[in-house]
Amino acid sequence: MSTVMNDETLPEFNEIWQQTLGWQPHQQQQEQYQRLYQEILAANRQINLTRITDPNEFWEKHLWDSLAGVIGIDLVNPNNLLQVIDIGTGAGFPGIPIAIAFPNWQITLLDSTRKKVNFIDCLLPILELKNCQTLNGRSEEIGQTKHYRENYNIALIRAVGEPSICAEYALPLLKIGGIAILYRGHWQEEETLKLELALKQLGGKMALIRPLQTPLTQSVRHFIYIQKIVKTPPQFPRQVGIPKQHPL
Ligand SMILES: C[S@@+](CC[C@H](N)C(=O)[O-])C[C@H]1O[C@@H](n2cnc3c(N)ncnc32)[C@H](O)[C@@H]1O
Repeated sequence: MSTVMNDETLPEFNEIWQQTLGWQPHQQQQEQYQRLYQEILAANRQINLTRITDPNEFWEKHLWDSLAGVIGIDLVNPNNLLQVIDIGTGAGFPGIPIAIAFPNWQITLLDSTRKKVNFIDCLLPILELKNCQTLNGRSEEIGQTKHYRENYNIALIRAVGEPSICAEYALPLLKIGGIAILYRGHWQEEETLKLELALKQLGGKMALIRPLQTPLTQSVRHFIYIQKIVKTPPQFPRQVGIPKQHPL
């Protein structure tokens, strides 16, 4: 059966996947990405999930960008069985594209907004994604809950706040040796210095700063990898709202 191309059809861009990340989705994964796109477009008519709706933009900003944070770096071995948390996942980014790519990772999709979590709860069975679970709550509270604290190998965090706020949300949730991945746009040397001061208090160290250019629009991206080296002191994360009001 031939595929009808319309404005709800995602490009496959297999060559670009290969050239930039040395990876490409197989047929079933392509279908899951296509379905994800359609479900988000449909739900976006009812609730505000994303302003990115153009197929090429969706591919670059939601799919490629999500995967670019975890593919091709020695710090993350895709073959390992990993416990992953996506903090402030929104409509499921970067967690859902990563869960589709790596079915042996267990991914918790955390967001404080109930209606976004409800959307993802409906989406997961449609995508037949069995390696994801949702969690509705504030990372400040989740990070102080025994069941979740120090439970994860990887914490993903995109478009949630300043780097030191992201670090305060992410580090308490990681096991020692675990990696927090901050998805950022432009990145200045001063941000590294400021983040390093916060990391001293949180038990982490900068492991890698990886600059990348997006393949379609040549936009600047930086992926910041933080390794947890010692336990995070129990006072972190601070109470709800405090990390944002008074960043470390
Ligand atoms: C700008 S959206 C980014 C969504 C997604 N990560 C992305 O890149 O498309 C920020 C999301 O973080 C969530 N959020 C903000 N602060 C949070 C917190 N302290 N704990 C959990 N979720 C939070 C919001 O509800 C929102 O869905």
